[in-house]
Amino acid sequence: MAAIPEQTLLSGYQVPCVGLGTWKSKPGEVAAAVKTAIGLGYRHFDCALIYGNEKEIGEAIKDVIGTGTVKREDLFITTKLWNTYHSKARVLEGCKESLTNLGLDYVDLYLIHWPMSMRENVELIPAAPDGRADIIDIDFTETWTAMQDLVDQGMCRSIGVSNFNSKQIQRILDLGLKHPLTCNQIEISPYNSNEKLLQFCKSKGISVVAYSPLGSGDCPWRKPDDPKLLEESEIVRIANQYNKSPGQVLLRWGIQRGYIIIPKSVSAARQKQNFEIFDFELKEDEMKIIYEINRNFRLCTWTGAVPDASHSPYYPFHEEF
Ligand SMILES: NC(=O)C1=CN([C@@H]2O[C@H](COP(=O)(O)OP(=O)(O)OC[C@H]3O[C@@H](n4cnc5c(N)ncnc54)[C@H](OP(=O)(O)O)[C@@H]3O)[C@@H](O)[C@H]2O)C=CC1
Ligand SMILES: O=C1CO[C@H](CO)[C@@H](O)[C@@H]1O
Repeated sequence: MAAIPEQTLLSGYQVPCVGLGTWKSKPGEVAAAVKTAIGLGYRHFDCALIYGNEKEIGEAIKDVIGTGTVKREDLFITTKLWNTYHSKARVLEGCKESLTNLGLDYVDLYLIHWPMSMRENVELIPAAPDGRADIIDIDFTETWTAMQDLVDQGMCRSIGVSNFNSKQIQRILDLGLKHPLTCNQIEISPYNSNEKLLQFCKSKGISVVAYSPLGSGDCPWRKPDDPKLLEESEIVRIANQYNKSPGQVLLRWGIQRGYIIIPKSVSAARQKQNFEIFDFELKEDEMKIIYEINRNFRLCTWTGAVPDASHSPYYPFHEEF
């Protein structure tokens, strides 16, 4: 079996290839989920200011560190700068807010959550009078420059982006970087294989982190007739062959493609499953069959059920990749 390392390097730091997603993990359940995950061996946690649960996650981490089970340096914690914090002063504010919530001196990775900027100092998802998102024109290169200062100040060990297309990444690279752009966190599942962007990032030495790798069954803006990845017949068939669950096949497909995955679960049994994907290997023809499920389907689009943000000059999904 080809060895897939359980850890990979991200800007010189070891990062576990399977992290725990925390979006939609409610205050009241997320602390238990984080503690259970650490007990199962998870050391990588994906957070964001917008998820509204950083405080509980921080308390759970503090408790576990207090028991001596893990040390801070054993953990890889990511969080993200929200769209209403893109101006220079607000970048510092946003990072401080997340660090306070998490009770940490630094995060391992800090990401610009989206390239679009939204009106500052109002709601987190501000709507304009026409009902669309209240977009403002702060160029993400300004935001990036301020992100670099956070590394200098020791508030984050590495910085990156999320939901950026290849041209947007190239614009940042063309600035000449003081600190590397280590990561692009993007939606990847067999429904949206994102092959071209994945290859582009790899060619630039940028790690890719896949969000919604299981198809985000609990995504709040999923429509009733949206396809259900975990029920795809080929996924179920392959899973049965290996005596694995459909979720494990989806995640294994991801790590065999060479990126980091951050499945979310608040269930101990499913967290355990999602971690047990290093003891089987999908054959080339099975990888291909799964590729063929691709239909360029995204859930996080900023269109439809959420205030539309596709009029932003920095909206990433007008480009092919
Ligand atoms: N940068 C960005 O813009 C975004 C980042 N993210 C990040 O990525 C993470 C993961 O993506 P997310 O959208 O949550 O979706 P996922 O694809 O991780 O799916 C989560 C859903 O799958 C269920 N589930 C978990 N494991 C299994 C399993 N083995 N079998 C069957 N069902 C399972 C969960 O339920 P249960 O909890 O009950 O187990 C939940 O309903 C987020 O939590 C967040 O941290 C997500 C979206 C956007
Ligand atoms: O990470 C994510 C999940 O939640 C956000 C909104 O509530 C999304 O915009 C974002 O991409």
